[in-house]
Amino acid sequence: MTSALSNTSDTPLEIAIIGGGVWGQTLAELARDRGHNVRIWSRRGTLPLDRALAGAAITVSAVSMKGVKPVLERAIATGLAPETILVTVTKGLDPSDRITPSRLWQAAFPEHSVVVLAGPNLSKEINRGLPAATTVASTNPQAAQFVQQAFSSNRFRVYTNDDPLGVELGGTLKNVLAIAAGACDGLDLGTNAKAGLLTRGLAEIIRIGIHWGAKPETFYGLSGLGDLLATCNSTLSRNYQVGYQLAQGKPLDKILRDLEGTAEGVNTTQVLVPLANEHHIPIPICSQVDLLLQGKITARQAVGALMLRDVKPESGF
Ligand SMILES: NC(=O)C1=CN([C@@H]2O[C@H](COP(=O)(O)OP(=O)(O)OC[C@H]3O[C@@H](n4cnc5c(N)ncnc54)[C@H](OP(=O)(O)O)[C@@H]3O)[C@@H](O)[C@H]2O)C=CC1
Ligand SMILES: O=C(CO)COP(=O)(O)O
Repeated sequence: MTSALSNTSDTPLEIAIIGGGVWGQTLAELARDRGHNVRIWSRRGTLPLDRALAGAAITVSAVSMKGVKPVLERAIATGLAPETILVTVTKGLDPSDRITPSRLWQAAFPEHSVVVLAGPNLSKEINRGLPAATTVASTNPQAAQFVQQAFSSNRFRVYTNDDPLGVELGGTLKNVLAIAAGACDGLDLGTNAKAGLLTRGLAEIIRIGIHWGAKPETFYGLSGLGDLLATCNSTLSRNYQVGYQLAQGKPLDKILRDLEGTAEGVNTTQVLVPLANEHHIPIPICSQVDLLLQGKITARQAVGALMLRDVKPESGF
């Protein structure tokens, strides 16, 4: 394994961040706070990719889902530092391969360790210096521990986990429910409705996760329940904002035009729902979000459809 793994937590590291969006910038600030040397590559910037990637102990991909394949192709052409650990923080599903970003990175760089970083991490709160916790997950425990050491600080508490798929799916799928939660609040349906929605929504996430081979218990951790609570209860969440505005009758294209940054839940829903249908995995809440995003129903009609489904036992996924 890499010699970089022997670094102690106090040794400054070279860290490359691909993507200069709000999350990439925030992670850069957290890393600089820990004394590391950080280089951010953005397609809009002047730093060439080869200079950003050269000699990096950690390379973080912080682009939105639509940027993953383009930057991955550039990274293949440029070549990664042989010892770098790849960290992916994108919360999305690839529309054509219908897999998570870590799988795309691992397929492109089979010799490198890939770590998924996800948790309840609204960047605007972290930028204000407020404390947050997150999870780093990998099939290589040493790589996860190395990233944990590199990013842990008094404002960012980092846990390790050995279920990267579960961690990545938790962070990705909660965005669909954040749209539903925003719609719930946009209709002013109250606390009981929101609690019911999120609890049954978590059951849908776990159902999908189990089908894909993730560990069910991962979804009760920071990247699952934790991120669900943060995103579905915060007006800072872009996905929540999409749902809230849809419930108020604003058209999706106008919402997305006016939105500051990316709402990954829109693409994730479009990829997830047909996939779940093909595999006969029932995800009624996500399916209603899909119809809402397509403009086929109103938020109020979605509520009616969910409330009047056939009654069933609560237990089991
Ligand atoms: N913001 C947050 O609080 C958190 C976000 N995330 C996840 O991190 C990811 C990034 O989020 P965030 O930074 O907020 O999003 P932003 O919309 O702020 O930034 C998106 C980033 O992706 C880049 N990008 C998009 N398309 C391409 C492309 N074709 N080629 C190269 N780069 C591209 C953008 O580059 P450019 O600047 O040049 O347009 C930009 O750097 C998302 O998957 C999000 O779900 C995870 C945790 C927290
Ligand atoms: O994933 C996030 C917080 O953990 C950010 O949520 P949004 O993308 O909905 O803003």
